[in-house]
Order: sequence, then C-alpha cells, then structure tokens
Amino acid sequence: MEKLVLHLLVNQHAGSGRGARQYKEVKKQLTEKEIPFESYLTEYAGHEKEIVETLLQTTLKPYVSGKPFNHLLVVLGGDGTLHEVVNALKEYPDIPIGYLPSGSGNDFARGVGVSRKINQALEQLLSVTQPTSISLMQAIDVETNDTRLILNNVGVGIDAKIVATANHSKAKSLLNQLKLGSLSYVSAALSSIFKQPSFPLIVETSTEKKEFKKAFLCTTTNHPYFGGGVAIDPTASAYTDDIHLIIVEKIFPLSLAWLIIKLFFKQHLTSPYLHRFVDSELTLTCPIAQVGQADGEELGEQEFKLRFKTTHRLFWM
Ligand SMILES: Nc1ncnc2c1ncn2[C@@H]1O[C@H](COP(=O)(O)OP(=O)(O)OP(=O)(O)O)[C@@H](O)[C@H]1O
Repeated sequence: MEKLVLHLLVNQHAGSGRGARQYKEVKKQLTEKEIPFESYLTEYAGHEKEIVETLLQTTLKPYVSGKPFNHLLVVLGGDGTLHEVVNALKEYPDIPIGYLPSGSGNDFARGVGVSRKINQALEQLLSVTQPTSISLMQAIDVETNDTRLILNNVGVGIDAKIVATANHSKAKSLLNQLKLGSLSYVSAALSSIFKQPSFPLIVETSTEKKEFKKAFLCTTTNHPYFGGGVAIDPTASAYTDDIHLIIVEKIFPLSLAWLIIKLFFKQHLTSPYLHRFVDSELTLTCPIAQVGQADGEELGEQEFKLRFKTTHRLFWM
C-alpha cells in the first residue's frame, strides 16, 4: 500500500509566530518517521485560497471508502487559516482536511477534540485511518446570497469588538510568546466591554420570532467555544446539526460582572439575562450597523441579515 503523502499548508505567522515553531517540530517528526510530505507556506492573508486552488488541479481528490487515498491536505495555522481553507474547498466537502492547531485561540481544535499540543495533535492525525464528518454552519447573507462556511462562531456586537481589539492589540503578540494566547481575548474583553452600545436584533427560528431592543452580545455557535476557550454554550456540539444562538441584553454593570463570573463556571445558561435558541436553521437581523466577526475574522461594521444552516464536511480526525 502506498504511503499517505501529507500536503502541509502552513501559516507561520499564526499565533504570533507559533506556526513557524510548530512547523519546524512537525517537519522534524515527519522526517524521523519517514512520512512523505510537501509544504506550502502562506506569504500573505488570502494566499490559502490560491494554494488550495493549485492543489485542487494537481493533487487533491475526494475520499471514497474502499478506494486508495494517497494525498492529504493538512492545515497548520489558527482558526482563521483553517476558515480560509474550508471556504476555498466549499464545493468539495469530500476532500478531507487534517488540522494541526497553531493559533492563539484554537477554538475549533477545542470544539472537535484535537490536541493543542503539537506533538499530540500530530500523533492524533497520523493515527487516523478514515475521515470523520463534522457539522459546520453556513452563514448566508440574505441580500446577496453570499455563503460562508463557519467552523466556530459568528458574532455581532461585543464578541466582534473583542475579536477586533485582540487582533490589533500589541498584547496578543506578547501573550502568544508567553504561551498565553487565549488571554489576549480576556484583556481585549476588559477593554471593550463597557464601550459596546446596545443594538436591536430580530431572531427567527422555525417556531418563533423574537425581537430584542437592546442586544449586547449575539453569538451563533457551532460548538461550545469562543474567544479562546470560553464555553459560551457548553451544550453545543460540532457533531450534531443544531445551531446554538446566545443573546445577552444590555444590563447593569454589576449584573454583567455576575454573568461573566457564571460564564467562567459554565453556570450562565440559567441566567434570566441570557436568551438561547437552538434550531437547525435560523435567521438573524440586525438593522443598524454593528461590528461582526466570523471565526475570528473581522467582518467590519455593517447591517446584518444572515440565515444560518448546517452542512457537513470531512476532516481527517
Ligand atoms: N503569511 C501570512 N501573513 C499574514 N497573514 C496571513 C498569512 N497567512 C495567513 N494569514 C491570515 O492571517 C489570519 C489569522 O490567522 P490565524 O487565525 O490562523 O492565526 P491567529 O489569528 O494567530 O489564530 P487564532 O485565530 O486562533 O487567534 C487569517 O486571516 C489568515 O488568512
């Protein structure tokens, strides 16, 4: 039987340089184990798509059970890099993707159970013999019909502001060097939380329509984690078709502080200030411009009308 060739798509800048260090370790391990591999290093944001398009023409094939499968695409980077690759392969859900998390937050790895220790993640990857189907969200812009695949979550309001603050903070790089990348989201949260205004929001599920006049946090999630390991909905799972939406309305600072404490102890879902919707399909309308984020990538400030559905793709895990 031919050996599986790994095609490593690497963002060396992920996790403020963690990607480069982990790539070195992975190369060493693969060479020692005599596992054949090719590397493709991203040189700029968006380069992932071009690399994937070239590989699609030359190398990548869908997985068919019982047939030889010789070339595996493996992403080494953070959630943002994986998001780009998954979207570049939107039309090819049967081409499996392996993943070695090297970002700051690594929420997808947490959500699907991939180790955030590089050697263990590599061991996990190399022990896989057949791919697993994982549920992703589709975020469809109702006006334009543009569709993005989402690994983790889409946020409007405070979590998007936290993502933007973390992405541009000098502390992120320092905290990543100290292997405390997740804390960059905590420090961004502390500096953004009292600046975020409330905004109106309309939620439509298959059974109800609800309007919020003063929403503050609005996160649609595919699995429990956002913001580098905060379990925003501990009951969500990337192995089911349910989409979980969490909304928190603007409340007094003391009540908010109490809710945040409960969040860290995973006791927040029972709070009267928190609204939770679970459905296989839902629509979210924010009629005034707000900041948004998708898998930690900034969507800028805009009005949102998004329909969420689920879909599946194969991962080598
Ligand atoms: N060579 C590169 N130079 C600059 N940006 C890059 C490069 N390669 C990829 N990118 C972009 O960098 C962005 C962030 O990458 P990624 O999310 O993987 O790392 P991170 O932000 O450190 O991790 P996390 O999302 O877990 O916090 C992505 O949008 C990706 O497309």
